[in-house]
Amino acid sequence: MVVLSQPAALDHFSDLIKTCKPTGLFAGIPVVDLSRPDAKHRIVRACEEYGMFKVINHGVPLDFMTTLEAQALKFFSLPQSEKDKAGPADPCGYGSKRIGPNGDVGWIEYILLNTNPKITSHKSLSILKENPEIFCVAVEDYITAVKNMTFAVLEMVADGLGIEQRNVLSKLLTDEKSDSCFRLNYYPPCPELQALSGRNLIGFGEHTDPQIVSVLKSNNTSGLQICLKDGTWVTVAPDQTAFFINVGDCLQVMTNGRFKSVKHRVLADTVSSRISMIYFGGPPLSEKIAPLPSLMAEGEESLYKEFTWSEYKKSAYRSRLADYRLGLFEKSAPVMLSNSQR
Ligand SMILES: C=C1C[C@]23C[C@@]1(O)CC[C@H]2[C@@]12CC[C@H](O)[C@@](C)(C(=O)O1)[C@H]2[C@@H]3C(=O)O
Ligand SMILES: O=C(O)CCC(=O)C(=O)O
Ligand SMILES: [Fe+2]
Repeated sequence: MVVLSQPAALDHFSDLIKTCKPTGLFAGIPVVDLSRPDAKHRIVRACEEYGMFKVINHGVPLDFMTTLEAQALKFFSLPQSEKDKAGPADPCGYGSKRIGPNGDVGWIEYILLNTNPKITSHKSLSILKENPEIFCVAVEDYITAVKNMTFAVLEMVADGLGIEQRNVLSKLLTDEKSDSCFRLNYYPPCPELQALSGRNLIGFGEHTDPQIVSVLKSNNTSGLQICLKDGTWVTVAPDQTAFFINVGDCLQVMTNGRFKSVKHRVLADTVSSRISMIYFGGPPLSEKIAPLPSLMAEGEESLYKEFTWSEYKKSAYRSRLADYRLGLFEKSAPVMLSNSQR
């Protein structure tokens, strides 16, 4: 019998060490060129098949992307005692290892921010000693551009679904009360992982995002994996100039299950750090989340009980990362299973 001893650095993190089937880089994620006339149809097909797609020709200035990444790296390179001044995440603020309020952990550091009405000087952004305002401006510029791109994508979704009111989805995010947030994730490299050949270190455990859509950009380090319809996990090839757009739980409900929110996770790397920035587009807290009437066939019934975003968000914050949160709101199965039990 081979006994694999665990490196001391990982002593407190044995929950994060998993054996995940090795996967090559997956070439199947649909790529949508937003400047092409068929973009709306490709987006709808991708949301049905994968719950995720990659967008190029998105119009977000590359300069906004690289500036924010550089600022974020500067923040995550600060001494721990400095970064801790911006924490703990409750849920917003700086967090390290702990994700959410219910005991989830990951090989990760992050900053979580509310994006509405405006990111003024959030404490995490004011930590950078020289020129904290540069960090704030970088976040503002980036989010403004990403939001505009997201609004356009959601209009294409509505159009592609044949809905007359093109802003039926985007208006939930353009609303000044939209409950959206923004996350900068940093996954430090973990050289000790090399000693654990064949095993992986979980950076961010498997989950679906609760909102309408999430818009992710990362550096060139891989690690993001998605779960396909047949249950296999595949690694998404990183592309630092593109965005990956995920279907969230609310969009699954609004399409009465036609789109599925994508299950995803992040594995840490032995040598390269991964940095990602994600805009989570959520509706106003009081918004009722239900299938869009124009998408329902005659006699079709909602698969879900009616709920507001506020109710769903509260319920999400009582759940663990891997829980199947929509289970509590399905008409047929009133239980909360973990995603892997589905
Ligand atoms: C464990 C948790 C972290 C999370 C809130 C939750 O209780 C369950 C959902 C998690 C998630 C996943 C997507 C986003 O990263 C996030 C900000 C969100 O809206 O839901 C996180 C939450 C978090 O980290 O606070
Ligand atoms: O960091 C990533 O690439 C994905 C993280 C994620 O899924 C999240 O923050 O919800
Ligand atoms: Fe996520």
